[in-house]
Amino acid sequence: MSWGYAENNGPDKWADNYPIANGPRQSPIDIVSGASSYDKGLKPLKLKYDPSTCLEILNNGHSFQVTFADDTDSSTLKDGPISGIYRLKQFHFHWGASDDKGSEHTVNGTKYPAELHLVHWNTKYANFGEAASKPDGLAVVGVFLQIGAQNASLQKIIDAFTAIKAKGQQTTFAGFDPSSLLPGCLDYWTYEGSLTTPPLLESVTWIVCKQPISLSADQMAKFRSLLFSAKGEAECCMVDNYRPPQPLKGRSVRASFQ
Ligand SMILES: CCCCCCc1ccc(S(N)(=O)=O)cc1
Ligand SMILES: [Zn+2]
Repeated sequence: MSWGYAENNGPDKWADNYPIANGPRQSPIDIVSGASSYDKGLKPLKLKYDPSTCLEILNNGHSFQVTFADDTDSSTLKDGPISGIYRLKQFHFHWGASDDKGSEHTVNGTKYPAELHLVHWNTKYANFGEAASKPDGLAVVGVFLQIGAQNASLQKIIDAFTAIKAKGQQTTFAGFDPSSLLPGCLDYWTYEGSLTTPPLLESVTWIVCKQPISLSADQMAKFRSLLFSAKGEAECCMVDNYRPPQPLKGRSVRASFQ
């Protein structure tokens, strides 16, 4: 049986097949703002995304993701806490069955209804898979979602949901600009962590934005209409696809802001 988020294959069971689940730099974490230290050496994030690199949107049975062409330096992340050039590979989300939960990172114990992850890999390595096995291989920008105003940019993604309702479905998705999903203020916390799903590799420099973006309650409800299950299987709503916070194990969390 493969991993998931149910009672029998969820986060509490992942260590059975992925012992790194109990490793020293696991993600997500609870960000205790008062315990984070301002680092004036941290640079502003430099995100440059080219909408023409946007390829497709797919339901992979754990979340939905939008994938990008990463054969050139057209869509990249630079500066911030990282050195070198990291290329955007994909973005995806995690969310809850109700608005009181769903994010992976929490802030002073507060859960947001959803969290966006923009996944980038270090171009000092040959490709994403190679980079995913290196301690400085990946950089993921996390953005919290809160219920509020309707989000026109997210609506373009939501409009594609009927085509990817079930696990394994995908469709072309062109010309989307991920910059349109970023908050106005790019203040962030950063720490060394891991992938938040199996294989839970400890290769991620996490960059979590302080300011959330908004979407309407109706838009959030549409996320919950996606399915973990494949066409023809008993329908299982794609909700609560988040891992809870993991032990900090002595790690420090730095802030780019005072
Ligand atoms: C060698 C294959 C590794 C595939 C890893 C795919 C993956 C990407 C990002 C995240 S997340 N939630 O930490 O952003 C989890 C998993
Ligand atoms: Zn994620």
